[in-house]
Amino acid sequence: MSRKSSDNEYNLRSLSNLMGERRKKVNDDGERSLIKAPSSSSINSQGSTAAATGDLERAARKQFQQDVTPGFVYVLAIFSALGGFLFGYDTGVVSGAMLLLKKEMNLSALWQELLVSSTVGSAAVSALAGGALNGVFGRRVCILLASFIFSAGGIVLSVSPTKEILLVGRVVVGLGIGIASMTVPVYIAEAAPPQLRGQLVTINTLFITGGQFIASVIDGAFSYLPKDGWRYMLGLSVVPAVLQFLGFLFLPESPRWLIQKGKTQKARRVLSQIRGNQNIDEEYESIKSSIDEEEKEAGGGGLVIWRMLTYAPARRALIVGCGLQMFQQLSGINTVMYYSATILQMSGVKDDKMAIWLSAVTAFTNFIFTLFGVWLVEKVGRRKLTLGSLTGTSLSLLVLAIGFLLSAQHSPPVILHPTDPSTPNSTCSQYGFCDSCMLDPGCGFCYQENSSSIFASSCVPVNKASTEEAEWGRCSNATVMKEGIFWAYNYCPTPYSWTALLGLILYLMCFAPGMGPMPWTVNSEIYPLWARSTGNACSAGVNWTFNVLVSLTFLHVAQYLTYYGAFFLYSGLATVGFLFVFGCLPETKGRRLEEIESLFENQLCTCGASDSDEVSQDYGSVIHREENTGPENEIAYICL
Ligand SMILES: O[C@H]1[C@H](O)[C@@H](O)[C@H](O)[C@@H](O)[C@H]1O
Repeated sequence: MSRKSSDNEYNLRSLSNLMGERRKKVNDDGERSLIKAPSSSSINSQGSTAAATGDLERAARKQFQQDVTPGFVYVLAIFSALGGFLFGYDTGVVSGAMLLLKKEMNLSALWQELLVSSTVGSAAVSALAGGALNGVFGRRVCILLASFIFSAGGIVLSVSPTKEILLVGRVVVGLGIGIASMTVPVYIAEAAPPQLRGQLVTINTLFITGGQFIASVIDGAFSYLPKDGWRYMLGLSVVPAVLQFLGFLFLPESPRWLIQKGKTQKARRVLSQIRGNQNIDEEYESIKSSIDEEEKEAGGGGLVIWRMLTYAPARRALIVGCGLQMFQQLSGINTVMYYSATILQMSGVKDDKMAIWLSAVTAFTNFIFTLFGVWLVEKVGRRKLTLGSLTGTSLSLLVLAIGFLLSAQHSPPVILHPTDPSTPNSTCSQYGFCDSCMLDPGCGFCYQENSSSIFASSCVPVNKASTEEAEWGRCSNATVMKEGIFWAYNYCPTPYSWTALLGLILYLMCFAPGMGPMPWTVNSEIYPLWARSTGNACSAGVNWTFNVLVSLTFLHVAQYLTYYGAFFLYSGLATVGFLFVFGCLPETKGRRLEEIESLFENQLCTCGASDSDEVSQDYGSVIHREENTGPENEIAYICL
């Protein structure tokens, strides 16, 4: 045997022993045995063996994770994430349902807007209220409440005889979404072991985007029903809601919440149930002493939000958490999710059904790429994932903007300028190009097309009862549209429609693994326990408020700034988001929840990358940071 291979074998054996010892220590002492990490010089001296031992280390780590992670925590995460699924389903399903509803119930534009945004608006209110509910009744009761509300809302929606009752149903469903959106990530984070926390919380966002995707498929499928298709679309959410309710009757309360409420015996029982047959003494003691410590540091009584604002680390965490949620929405995700069919039409996709199915493709892209987020979050960490995602998001928004700019520059001219006495005040006939005609909600572009060119085009008023036809003339219902005559409402025929589809797909590929899930994941872990419910309530409230703002203003912003202007704006906002994250978001990967507060002890915007980055990459296992250990405040890394 050559010297090199025998060296390697020796190293493999010693590593395997080391991992074996670590495992043994875990089994003897409980999950969080503390072992000092090697210094960086010893890391370097072992560097040459790193490649050879990489596989073994990975295998040992995997084995180790299996040892310390009983399946129960996955069951718990999946049942909780059904709340995310309902969040995604109920926000996603409405666009397809609206296409049918507006015809069957003869809804005005105002009613359509009300039915879409009432859910998001009531989610904002209930997310804020969810903070107090979580603090008083606990995570489990809040999730049970949310699934009960989802079921009730689904039933109201599916049997609704009038638009007013529909509105009530949409508000009720929103109340459920708000509570679920702030509770589920916290519950999962509090139950998960540190090395899996990011992944398990990110699964919740995977379920959100999964819900949006399933909703778009259900929309597509039921859009072929001649009547009442919307009742199935809106009502089907009852199934996962009832499933979650039943599941949670058997799932436990968060052990951290129980400790905080002084229910220590119960907390111990729950912790051992979640951790399987491991010894939980050390984890229990450490959570308990950190909670007592935190409470002392932040000062006892008073309103939690006030204590947060006056206690610097909690205040900084709140700024980071709310900022992340704000930039998530300002990057324009929901203009893309709620309006993808419209955006595709605006970019020139003619057929209605085609646009619905293409928007299912965009929802699918969002879902699949969130899966990458689940995979990457514990590998590259929250910070790098968010920064990478924001860079791509901002660039792909530029692609979208440039696509729309090209379409606008090559917008076909309006050739005919007919007028009709039935619409004397219409401004439509004044427009010289399709682009400006399309931006006026009262007008549409009517044109003739042969294989190579557009001719005999006009800009005419839209039929107020149905945007699918003109008020009068060649493109109205009155005259049967002849072969080769087209009605374009909200879009212009253009050879550049592919750039919009490309931009949308690129955008979702970049947004979904990072900016989609990370704001939820990071928020579930950055607050100390006494501030966790309130912190998550505030940041979820910010998310929903900006969601309403951005999605409600999108069509108006597009009208004032044009579509390319709107996407340039979102791209700029994503860039500002990048700077914010670069300056303010520390890495939380691998740390216990109770240690994360220390990351916010520094001045905000100087925290930058985490001290643990290097070590956590080299050792990949759980890294802990001990508080000041030496006279020079040197930081000691401790890993399992
Ligand atoms: O994280 C989610 C996800 O990215 C969804 O696709 C989006 O609709 C939500 O607004 C967002 O909070």
